[in-house]
Amino acid sequence: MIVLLGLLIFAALLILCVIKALIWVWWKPMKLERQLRRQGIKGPPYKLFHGNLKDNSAALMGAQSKPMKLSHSIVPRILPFIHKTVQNYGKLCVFWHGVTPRVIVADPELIKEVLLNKSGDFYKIRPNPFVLLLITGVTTYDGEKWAKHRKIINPAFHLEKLKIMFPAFRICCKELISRWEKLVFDGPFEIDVSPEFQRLTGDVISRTTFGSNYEEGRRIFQLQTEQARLVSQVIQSAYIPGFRLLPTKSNSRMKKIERESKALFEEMIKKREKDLKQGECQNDDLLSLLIDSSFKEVQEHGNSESVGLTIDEIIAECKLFYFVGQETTYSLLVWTMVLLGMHQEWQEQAREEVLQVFGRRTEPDLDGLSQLKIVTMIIYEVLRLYPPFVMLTRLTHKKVNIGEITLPQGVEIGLPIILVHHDRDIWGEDAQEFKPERFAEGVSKATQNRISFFPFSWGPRICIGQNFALVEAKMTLVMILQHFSFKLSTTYVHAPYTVVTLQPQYGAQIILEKLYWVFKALNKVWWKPRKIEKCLRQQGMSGTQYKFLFGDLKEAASTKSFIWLGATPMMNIMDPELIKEVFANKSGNFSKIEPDPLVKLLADGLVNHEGEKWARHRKIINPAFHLEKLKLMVPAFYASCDELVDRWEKLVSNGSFELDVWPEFQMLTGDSISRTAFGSNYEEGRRIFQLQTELAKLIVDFFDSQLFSIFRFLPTKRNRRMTEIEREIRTILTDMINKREKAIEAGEAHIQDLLGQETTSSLLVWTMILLSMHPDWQDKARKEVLEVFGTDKPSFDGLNNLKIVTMILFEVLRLYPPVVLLARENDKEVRIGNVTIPPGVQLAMPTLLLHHDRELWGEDAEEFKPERFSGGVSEATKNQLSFFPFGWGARICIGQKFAIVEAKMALAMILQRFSFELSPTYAHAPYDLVTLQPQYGAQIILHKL
Ligand code: HEM
Repeated sequence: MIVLLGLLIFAALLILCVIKALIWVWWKPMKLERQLRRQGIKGPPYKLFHGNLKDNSAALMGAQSKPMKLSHSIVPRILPFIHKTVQNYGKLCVFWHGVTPRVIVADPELIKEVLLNKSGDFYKIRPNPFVLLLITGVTTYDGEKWAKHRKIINPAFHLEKLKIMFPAFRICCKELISRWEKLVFDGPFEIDVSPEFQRLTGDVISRTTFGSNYEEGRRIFQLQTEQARLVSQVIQSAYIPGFRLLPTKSNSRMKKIERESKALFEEMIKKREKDLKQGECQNDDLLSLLIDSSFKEVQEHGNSESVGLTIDEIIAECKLFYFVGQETTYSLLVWTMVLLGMHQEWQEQAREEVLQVFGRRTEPDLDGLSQLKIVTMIIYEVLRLYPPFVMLTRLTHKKVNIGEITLPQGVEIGLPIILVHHDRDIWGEDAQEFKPERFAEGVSKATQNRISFFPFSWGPRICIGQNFALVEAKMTLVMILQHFSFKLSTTYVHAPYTVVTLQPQYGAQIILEKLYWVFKALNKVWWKPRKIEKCLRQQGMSGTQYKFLFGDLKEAASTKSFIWLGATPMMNIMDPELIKEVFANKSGNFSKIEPDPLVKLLADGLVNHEGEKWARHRKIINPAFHLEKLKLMVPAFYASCDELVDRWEKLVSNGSFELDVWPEFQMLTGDSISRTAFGSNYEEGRRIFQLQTELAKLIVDFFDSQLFSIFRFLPTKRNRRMTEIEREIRTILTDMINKREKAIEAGEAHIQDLLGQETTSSLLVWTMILLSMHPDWQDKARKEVLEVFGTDKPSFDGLNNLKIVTMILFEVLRLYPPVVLLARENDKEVRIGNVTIPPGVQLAMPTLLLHHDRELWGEDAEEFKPERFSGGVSEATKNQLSFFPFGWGARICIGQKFAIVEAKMALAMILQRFSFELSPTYAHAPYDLVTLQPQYGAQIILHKL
């Protein structure tokens, strides 16, 4: 009886189960199918138990069994079954995902309704428990739990937090670049960028999640990577409930990994929580931001456990970041490389833009990245054609209406991103083509405000890491474009397929090549000038139009506010106030212009140094030019001048003599520098000047015959001689300095020699010419000198008392400044007055033009009138910066007093002994060769007094 009863119960249960199973596999699907069909949602008929899964797998296997040609029509390969279904049944259709209907919604209007739904009618489909080991956290929750997690995570992805994480991006990208640079060292190199980007994106997410504890974090993510591999192996086979509990080898390994990573996570999180409570946490990584945000939430809404996140929940979110953060950005980067490898013209355009914004060496910053228009267009077009997630899915949580139709509870919804992104009805006949120009005016214009482009989804559940991913991708791309050019390898096989995200099935083989100097040169002579020109014009400045390579070098001088020195724009600054701004700039924004390497041979040292190096050198040298040191040099000046006037006296022994005073003064100033700089070693110093003079001639000669200074490395006779001279000068100087153990570096002596010599001789020669042209001033000066010194040797104090002579020297310096133009270059964007000047513009302060400006000096600006300076320089200039023969500001000429004392000494001694006038053979032809010089010499007739 009992047995019978048992059998009956068993039979009843069996019948119940069978009925339930029938309802599950037959009655319910058929009912749902009818409901859907009645509303016009059609599709392939339901098949018992498997639905259309077998058809789907067969179509997928067929499509992915062979590679495809190099085209972007990838939908039939990625979603072959759904593609066919939509073709046959329209953009709202259904197929059977096992016993559950999956309604495919490929119409932007309906997609909008699903994604923008705020009442929580659509749930996420719960993934397979194995997948939950990898993809957990916020993306798998719904309803209140989702809202709570999203609220806590959101702040960690705000833009200002991205700024904090930015350095981590940079470090990882730099590592990639230097790895690649080694590979291409010997020439083009083929590389599969797929594992490279996996490593990069993994590194980025490890660093941004764990910050300084990145090494510890790395271990966790290594475990996660292994877990991902095991999970993807298991989910290849059909899912059997309870299978996870079986003690198979891979199941035990997965459990062990889970345990180990949980323990590591817990340890780190507890430490952070402790630090945070003690205010020691830096909050510069995702983990801290998450803990912090959760902590604040608890503080704000009472100490309830249900408000913040538990440790397990924080762990789940971090794991999610790792998985999505890596897989998605990796997919975006890999396809961007493939597509730019295929479409070289866009690669060029992107590089042009990158070089314009950042140049070749500047590391990208967040502001610069946001200026990249072409790169953004390219990234969007890659995301359109190759979206990392090809489909989004949802589940109706209750009966819900979309558009005209009503979907019953328990229906899956598929939003096939890739199908919509490739839809000809939406994107036009060229939908399968790579055309980044579609996005030239942004996403809304390209999509006409429809949801037809949604790689990051849309609505409340839009990707939280969208900005993170875009910044990371842009940064990587920029640095790659700055350093390499690349093309697809012939071994690359086009076979996009999906393993969670869209990936290249057989890798992404790219041939990398180091960017050659051609690009560098092109940037210099084409991209950069064009960009600067645009920027200046936008601010209303007039200027000549840049002409490739030569700029305005072949043209006559122009009155425009900027002109082109070859590929370099030069802005003339004519307003004393603005000049002051440039000179006074203490932040180091303006630097001296790097001279041609050849010119550096002649004049190196302090004038050409920048920043700290300049400050250090200037500090060492300054004391040597102090007034009391100058006093010590006076005997040396006197000795040199004495030699000169002695020589001249011999020449005029017959009463008068004509001579070209230009070489005379060059010799004099060279001589006195040798004496002051080298003291008793002055004969050796002289040798240096002979060598310098020979070198200067060779260099001028070189520039007459060669366009590029790089040719100086060719082994010609002249080039070899230049190198020999340079070496000899250095040897003599080093030797002398070593001997005297002076703290002056070799370069320093070198530059003071040349500049000191050239400028003072320029001042002296023009003074002689002007005093010859204006005998009244010559007489006044002589009178003063004789009053102060009689015929005695001029003393230092006496020289300081010469008022007329000083006025004359200032007026000569005004009309004939030895250095006619001072120039600066800005290495960063700067503002002067109302103008923003982009980096790379040369600013010219044309001393000569300002000194002759009628508006500043009056109608008689061109006349020689030393009386202007009778009340001193500030009175003459009305305290404006309109007189600056020695420069101004921190970098004012260090030898200013030296030059004036020397010139006064020479002039006083000449005036004591001779009167002079211009020879009729003198031809007035001032010209600028480093300093302002008389082109055909300065022929003067000397008369013995
Ligand atoms: C190119 C890169 C990326 C793409 C194309 C992308 C795409 C998406 C998409 C389509 C969704 C919505 C999924 C759905 O609704 O079913 C999503 C969600 C999400 N993404 Fe991304 N993602 C990217 C990068 C990232 C990164 C770098 C992170 C974090 C580091 C991230 C974190 C998340 C999170 C947490 C969610 C869940 C949001 C929620 O459910 O409220 N994503 N992503």
